[in-house]
Amino acid sequence: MSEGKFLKTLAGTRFRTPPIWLMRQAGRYLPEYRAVRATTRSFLDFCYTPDKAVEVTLQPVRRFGLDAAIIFSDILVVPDALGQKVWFEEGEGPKLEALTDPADFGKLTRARLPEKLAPVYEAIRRTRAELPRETALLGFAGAPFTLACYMIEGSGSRDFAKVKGWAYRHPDSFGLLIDLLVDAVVDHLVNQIEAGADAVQLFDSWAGVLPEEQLFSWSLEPMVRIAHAVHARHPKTPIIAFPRAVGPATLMYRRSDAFAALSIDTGIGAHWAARELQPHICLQGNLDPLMLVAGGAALEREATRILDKLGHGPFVFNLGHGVVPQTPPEHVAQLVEVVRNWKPSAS
Ligand SMILES: Cc1c2[nH]c(c1CCC(=O)O)Cc1[nH]c(c(CCC(=O)O)c1C)Cc1[nH]c(c(CCC(=O)O)c1C)Cc1[nH]c(c(C)c1CCC(=O)O)C2
Repeated sequence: MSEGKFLKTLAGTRFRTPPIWLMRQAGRYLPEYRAVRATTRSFLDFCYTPDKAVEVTLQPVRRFGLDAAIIFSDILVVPDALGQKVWFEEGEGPKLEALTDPADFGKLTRARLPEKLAPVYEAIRRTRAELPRETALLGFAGAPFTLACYMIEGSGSRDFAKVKGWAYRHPDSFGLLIDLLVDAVVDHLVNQIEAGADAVQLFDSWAGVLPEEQLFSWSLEPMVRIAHAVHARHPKTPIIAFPRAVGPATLMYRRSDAFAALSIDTGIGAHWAARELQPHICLQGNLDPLMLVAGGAALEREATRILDKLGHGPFVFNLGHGVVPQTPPEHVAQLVEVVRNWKPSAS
């Protein structure tokens, strides 16, 4: 069990400077990641090889001394474990054998999830044993709506026409898929916590494509149900929600009965967030990943601006979305230094 700055911040303790970790901190921008990645062709096989998953999870912590590690895996291991065909094409991102008919749901089952995802839990067990005590280990899952997007579109999408067509025309049948995903995500998060994850994050990367009413039904409500079910088993484990690109509707997610923190994307103004969200809930975010690519004075100025607005309240420094492959690793080291050397003003 980690007792460091990250977990204490989520529990309400304030430090002179906030803890920092970065979404997608393990990845192609690191030469040591590319070296391990090159030893396995299939990305899912790579995720399911504990030795390799442990190694790449630890790499950014070793290099930058971050306050948290996130287990190396992917949100699409859940559809894979439910029995849907998932593969990754070089340079094209994820592909799935798309669900085209409600009858397709019948083929999906949670029965084999624990054995199928056992390598992920094994990697968590081993990573926790190797990490310094003060470094937290995060587990994660995709939120049901984002998983449903990939499962129905069969890949990433520009317009989400298939998933929206289904959800708007046949909300009852879409609800059954969401219910199945709520249960599968609860299983996966509980298993990760029992393997040693200190906290978990729910990624709703595509929440921002939904109108308000559907955002409530298909994003917020399933995430709250997941949080309550996980807390019924593990009441003390913090859950971070990341409803990406939902703008002012982020107000709906400041639910401290469910989430320990809200991860905010770059589109959320830090000033607004400090006033409207932070008095209710710990925030995490929200540096533009492209600022990390730019580096130098621009990076220092923008990171300091975010710290000046949000660093006085409960806050975890992070990006607004994941680290991109073209990021120079030295800029991550620079960012960690800027955050650790930040001087809070008296206000
Ligand atoms: C939507 C989503 C996915 N995966 C994830 C999300 C939610 C966050 C977000 O919005 O980005 C989450 C994810 N994916 C990965 C992690 C590992 C942990 C970490 O953050 O360091 C995490 C937390 C590894 C990965 N997952 C993937 C890679 C790159 C593949 C490789 O290294 O060969 C990594 C490091 C593949 C992946 N996986 C996914 C996509 C769209 C892609 C292709 C895009 C790309 O290539 O960058 C689905």
